[in-house]
Amino acid sequence: MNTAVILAAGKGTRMNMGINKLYLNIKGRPLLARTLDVFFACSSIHEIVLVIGEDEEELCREKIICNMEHNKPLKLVIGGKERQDSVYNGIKSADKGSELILIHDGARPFVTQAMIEESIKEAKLHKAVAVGMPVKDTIKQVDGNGFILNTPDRSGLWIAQTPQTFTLDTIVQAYELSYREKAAATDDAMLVERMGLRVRMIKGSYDNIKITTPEDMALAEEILESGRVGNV
Ligand SMILES: Nc1ccn([C@@H]2O[C@H](COP(=O)(O)OP(=O)(O)OP(=O)(O)O)[C@@H](O)[C@H]2O)c(=O)n1
Ligand SMILES: C[C@](O)(CO)[C@H](O)COP(=O)(O)O
Repeated sequence: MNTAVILAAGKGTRMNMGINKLYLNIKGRPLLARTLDVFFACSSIHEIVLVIGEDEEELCREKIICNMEHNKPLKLVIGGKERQDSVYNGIKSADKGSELILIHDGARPFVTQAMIEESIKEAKLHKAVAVGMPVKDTIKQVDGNGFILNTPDRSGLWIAQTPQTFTLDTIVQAYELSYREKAAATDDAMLVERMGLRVRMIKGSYDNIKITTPEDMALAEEILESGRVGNV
């Protein structure tokens, strides 16, 4: 069985709306509901662990869960201070019989079933898979004084997205090690890479954006209106 850990316990600070951005509507439907729609529709996902904010259970049940058909087990878990803590809380709650754990930002509503299925297929082969896209811009590393330190060769650079998918034992080991060694990470693949394991990268989509700042809400509406994604 495969478990999806969906992250929804952030504060949405950069959205600057004073609320958790996942409960904002995009064309009349909450961002988080749109993300969950895709995982509920995917027959290769057998369990969903939804990681929510400490004081947001009532909001989540009223605004999201009560308005959704859920055709598979759904567990609500309280997140932590950092994204990493929320992921770990979610992983610990996953069914111990899970073969794969798919970790996905609730703030990425334009994930597709195809990305999920491809991630599962590749994770069965490689134990660790991240979704992403080749960068389109030149990337600069800049020092603390605002001067360019270096320009990495663009040909090998990708932006990491989610889902990021791992065998249960791989991601549990990675997280337990990260806490023992107090290793910080902005994504989950980093923690597996630091164990010296190879992580497969597969293509997601340039539409698989993380809704982070106000500009992203307008972009999300455009993506929905385009019909490219967003209809599960
Ligand atoms: N402690 C945290 C922090 C983040 N997230 C989730 O991880 C995803 C990616 O995080 P991000 O886009 O940074 O969301 P926020 O942390 O809410 O945004 P900000 O950094 O602007 O506060 C989001 O779905 C967010 O809800 C989480 O579950 N727990
Ligand atoms: C996991 C991630 O979405 C990959 O790009 C990103 O690192 C999350 O960063 P955030 O600051 O927690 O949004």
